[in-house]
Amino acid sequence: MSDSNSPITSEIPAAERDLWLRKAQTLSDALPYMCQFGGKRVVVKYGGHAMGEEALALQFAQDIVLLNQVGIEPVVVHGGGPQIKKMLERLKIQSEFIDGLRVTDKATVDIVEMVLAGSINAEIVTAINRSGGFAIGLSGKDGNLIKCRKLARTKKDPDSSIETVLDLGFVGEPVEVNTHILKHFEQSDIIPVVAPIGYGEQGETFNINADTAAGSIAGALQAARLLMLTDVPGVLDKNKKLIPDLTIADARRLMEDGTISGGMIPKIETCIEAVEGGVEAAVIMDGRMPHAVLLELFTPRGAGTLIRKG
Ligand SMILES: Nc1ncnc2c1ncn2[C@@H]1O[C@H](COP(=O)(O)OP(=O)(O)O)[C@@H](O)[C@H]1O
Ligand SMILES: CC(=O)N[C@@H](CCC(=O)OP(=O)(O)O)C(=O)O
Repeated sequence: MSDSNSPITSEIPAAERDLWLRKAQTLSDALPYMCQFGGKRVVVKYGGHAMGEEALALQFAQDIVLLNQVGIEPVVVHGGGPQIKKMLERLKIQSEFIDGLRVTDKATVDIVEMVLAGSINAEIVTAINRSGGFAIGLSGKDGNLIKCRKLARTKKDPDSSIETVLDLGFVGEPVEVNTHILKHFEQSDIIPVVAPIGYGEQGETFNINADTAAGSIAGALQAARLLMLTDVPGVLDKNKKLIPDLTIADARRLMEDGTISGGMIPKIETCIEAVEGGVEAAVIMDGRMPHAVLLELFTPRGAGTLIRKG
């Protein structure tokens, strides 16, 4: 393959030629993975913390376009927690969290929808389109994509065992994902970018945790992968070392012994639910790493923690 005496390569300085050949080899090495995922659906959850500087956001967008170009069906579901926080602070609206979920009153849900379905969604769509793709922005209201009911949470008092119902306001729990609109874009160059906003029976607007929304969409699409882009390398063990693979049973054990805590718990629960619901595997990975999505899908080592059934 690397005939250094060929008329094309003999003219080129050796270092440059080796670099070209390495690039060509990298592309060639990706071929089996492109064949593996070609025609399959990959849902990418792009978290608010993973949306770093502009250069990184453009790189993410290019990676998504590349997936589409090689025949994979990517669906981007984005978050925006830090961006909502900033806007609420600017408007002097207080916000509190229960179990990692934002308590969402009417004024807050209007802001959440504006930030998620408005500015962030448009930014991601623009980045993908600047990278040569054809992205289309949707919220869970479009095409009846995500029907919700009000999320019911209870809290048990450890002393009295009395359960109290917590009111999180307009926080939605997906009850039905209608994939009609997403399937409509398959086998085309159109890339759906979904904001985690849902609709209710009475026409209400619901704020959905973005991990939950991505998991529900991945399950409904029976995706080959659910990629959760966050701001840690993946699931870390007690010594802060990355765990590359987990079965559902392993993940449950790590939650029980406290290795997995805080914001990682709902993430893992979403992955478990998605995998139990028919998604081949879910991956928790660092979205701030350049080309994280390509590394995960097109290299033998992958990029983060891969969770599969057993
Ligand atoms: N075992 C673990 N491995 C990695 N992260 C963990 C673990 N246990 C708890 N965490 C916490 O989970 C956080 C990721 O969840 P979260 O902040 O909700 O992410 P996002 O905002 O991207 O949805 C990490 O920043 C880390 O503090
Ligand atoms: C109910 C609920 O908490 N909704 C989230 C939606 C955004 C989100 O989940 O964004 P990240 O993925 O960036 O955290 C919120 O209001 O912050």
